[in-house]
Amino acid sequence: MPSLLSAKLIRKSYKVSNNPFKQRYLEVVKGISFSLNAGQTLAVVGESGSGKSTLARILVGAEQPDSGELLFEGSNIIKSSSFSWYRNIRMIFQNPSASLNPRATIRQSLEEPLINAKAGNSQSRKDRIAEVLDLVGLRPEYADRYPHTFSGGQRQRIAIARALMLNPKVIVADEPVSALDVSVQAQIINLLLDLQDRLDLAYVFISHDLGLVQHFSDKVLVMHNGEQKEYGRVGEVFSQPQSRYTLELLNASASYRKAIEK
Ligand SMILES: Nc1ncnc2c1ncn2[C@@H]1O[C@H](COP(=O)(O)OP(=O)(O)OP(=O)(O)O)[C@@H](O)[C@H]1O
Repeated sequence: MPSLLSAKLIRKSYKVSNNPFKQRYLEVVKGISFSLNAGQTLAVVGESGSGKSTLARILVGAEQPDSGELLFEGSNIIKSSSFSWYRNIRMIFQNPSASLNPRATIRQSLEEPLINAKAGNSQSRKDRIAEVLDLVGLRPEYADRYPHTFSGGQRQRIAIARALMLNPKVIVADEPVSALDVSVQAQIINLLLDLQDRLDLAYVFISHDLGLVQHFSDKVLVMHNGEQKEYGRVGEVFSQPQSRYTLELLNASASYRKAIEK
């Protein structure tokens, strides 16, 4: 049986000079490959600028890779650019305040993916909004409020609800708790774990926090300057890193932890 989602040698460059006589490209994703099954979490780690967010945007179809394959349930979704991509692989971002339209009610924000997908009628959409708000631990009557009336943690719950509206199989989460108060981070992580359990969701989880990654993930992919430095089961990579870069990252994280614990 094919994996739920697999990436094969994904590459992406950006043009960094507009001079027609001297075009320059910067390759920011250099041949990334992984596979992910339902209910699993793949963490993508690496320092700032290593290409993690670019990879995330490619996974949800917001960017076209220059080459490589992205297989969802065995078929190459980059070629077919199919609707099942939009429906099945959804994204949540670091900053829920930026990802929710401040002028739209929660109902409007949650209904939008259903309308785009031409899913259901007005009553079934209303029911789905109430169901998903309940799933993320919010009251259905919140639907008629605006984002600014919620706390950061509640806004991230709403962003998660929006990602869940079409009942996706994969959620790509780009640093989903790093903009939140520390006290709220654990609540959102627990919500993500609970949703994974209940809905058999697969996550691609981008994070700087290696402690969290160790706790939260099955597999880990280490990126550095766009390259895939290491990929494997999280326990193996963390206990026996094969690349020097991973070892440095782990050491830096351990000394950082010690410093903040003092
Ligand atoms: N649209 C773009 N045009 C040109 N360069 C880009 C573009 N998007 C990203 N880059 C460059 O690609 C590189 C990788 O960026 P990316 O945001 O994917 O890294 P990252 O690992 O997610 O970093 P961070 O953790 O800081 O978000 C960076 O050098 C960035 O400046």
